Amino acid sequence: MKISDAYVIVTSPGRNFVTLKIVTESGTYGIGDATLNGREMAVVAYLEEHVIPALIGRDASRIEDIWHYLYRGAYWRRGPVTMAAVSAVDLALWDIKAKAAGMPLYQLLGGKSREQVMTYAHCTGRDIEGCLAEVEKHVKLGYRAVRVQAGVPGIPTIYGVAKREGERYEPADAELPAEHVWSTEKYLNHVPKLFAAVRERFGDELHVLHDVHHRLTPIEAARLGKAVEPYHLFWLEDCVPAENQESFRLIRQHTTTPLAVGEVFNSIHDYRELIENQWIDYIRTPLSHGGGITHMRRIADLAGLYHVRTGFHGPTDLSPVCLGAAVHFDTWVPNFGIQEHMPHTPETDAVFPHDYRFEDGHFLVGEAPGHGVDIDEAMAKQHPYKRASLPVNRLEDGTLWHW
Ligand SMILES: O=C(O)C(=O)C[C@H](O)[C@H](O)CO
Ligand SMILES: [Mg+2]
Repeated sequence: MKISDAYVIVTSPGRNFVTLKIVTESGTYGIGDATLNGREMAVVAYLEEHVIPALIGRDASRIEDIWHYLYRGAYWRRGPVTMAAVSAVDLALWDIKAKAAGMPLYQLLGGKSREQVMTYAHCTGRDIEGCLAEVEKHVKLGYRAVRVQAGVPGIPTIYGVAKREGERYEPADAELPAEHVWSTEKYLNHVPKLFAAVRERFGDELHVLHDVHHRLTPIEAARLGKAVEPYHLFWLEDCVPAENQESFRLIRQHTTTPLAVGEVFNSIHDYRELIENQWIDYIRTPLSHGGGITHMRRIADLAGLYHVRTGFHGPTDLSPVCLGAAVHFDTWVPNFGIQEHMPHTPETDAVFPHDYRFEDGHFLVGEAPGHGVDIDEAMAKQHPYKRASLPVNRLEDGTLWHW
């Protein structure tokens, strides 16, 4: 199982994706997702200059040793660029191991804990009515859970809401960062009305989620959590920037609204206090940023001890490779909560043939050996990389804020 070749494929079928392919002497290969939205080429350089040369000749079956070689061995631990690269290697190696065993990945992890994986859809509107129309559409498609985001009067652009009604929302929408404006007071005064309208129109059973996208201070997040308790959200996501894990102590003291966090985390150490103090309810880190299967299952196991469940990030800026591996992980992991589902474009799906299926609001895992996702390299070449950046936020007085 010696690694004989490894290379990076950058493609942009509607948006940028970075894929690592690792080939063994026997010809069995595996692929991993190394996409880091808006910072793609930094991961490409990391892989090409520092990781790939050190992989050639290693035994692909020694996943654990290679993980620690790349993590501890780099001396410079953690960080999104390093961990995206480590994750891509890890996902490709698990793909190879499962293919060599002739098993779908979920079998290698320990087998099925469930038959299907509940997902949540993005429902966004320029105003509350527009958002309700999207919820209606997604409920008809079979979704049991929806993330609702609506425009706020007086704020011209807002996270999660497409520029024009009916258009797909892609945050990295300009070559250099677009500048958005943010007003906490306008948002806090408006957003509870959205949940009230959703509950009034759709009743109590639908799971309702919301992403604050890191914009509040702890006391503001506590105010929001309390205000929305009557609408019993499934979760409130990223209500504060989470570098300071202690922030969640304050929020938790004030509200019973469940809290999700971690789409920008990449290590168990980002979570340790949050989980051990039971300040959060869901972990969000995707496999392609959190060190792959090897590290994410350690985080999920720690979380399980404290009744914390998984709710993996699943926007379009993670490739179908990450999503496919996530469907296997979600099918196995005992403390599964929910999986985010933001459908890829048909062009993306064509570049990445896959065997996971979506039916009636759920993902169904495939039975092909490995994680079940491949890349059509010839088609990938037809979509060259285009620089794209995430926006920045400024308060109304011009102060740079969290986006
Ligand atoms: O899907 C979500 O919850 C997000 O917050 C999506 C992020 O804005 C996106 O992945 C940034 O690249
Ligand atoms: Mg989010």
